[in-house]
Amino acid sequence: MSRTLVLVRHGQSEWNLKNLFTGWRDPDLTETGVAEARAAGQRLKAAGLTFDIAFTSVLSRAQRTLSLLLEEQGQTDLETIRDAALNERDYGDLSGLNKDDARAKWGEDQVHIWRRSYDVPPPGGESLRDTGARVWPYYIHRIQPHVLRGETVVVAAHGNSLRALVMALEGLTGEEIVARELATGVPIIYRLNADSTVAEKTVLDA
Ligand SMILES: O=C(O)[C@H](O)COP(=O)(O)O
Repeated sequence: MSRTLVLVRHGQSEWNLKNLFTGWRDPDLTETGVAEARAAGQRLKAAGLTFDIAFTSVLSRAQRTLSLLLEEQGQTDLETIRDAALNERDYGDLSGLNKDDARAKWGEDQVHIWRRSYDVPPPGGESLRDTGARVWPYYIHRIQPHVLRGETVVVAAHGNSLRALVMALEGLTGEEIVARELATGVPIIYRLNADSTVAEKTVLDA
């Protein structure tokens, strides 16, 4: 039985390139991001994966990554569910600010805490814990049932919404998640046991 879950962070966005906090803002992919999404689809195809259902956020960069990836897979008609529960962490007042400008204003350490800590929210935004509080229930109720019935499921989402999911799937602590970075356009494949724990993890990098 397959019980396979594939997580993919969207390809590079215009605001990733400009080094701006993005959160719930909605920039498109860059050319590099498009190429990353296509490469992810090619790698998944080469790994022999065919999907039964796809999930993504309501933000363009994740949706476009998914559709480019599915084009490479030859699965453009795949059933796709879009939900704001999978959106990027809301970066609040930092949204649209340059990350280096923010470091100059508030200091390297404070900005790192806002970006990577588990429970310190950026001003007016969501902590990773807040993000997990919407991502994890959505995973448990909407995504996991498909995986446990033996399907192969792809989730195209965002750096921090996926970090929240990875934290729960891998049982990481609030300290351990600080160092976890997810690369753009690199699929992570989890095979689950019948009891929903992770049996095997593969990172499909180049
Ligand atoms: O929202 C953003 O700015 C990015 O998608 C993720 O940014 P981060 O790596 O600064 O958390």
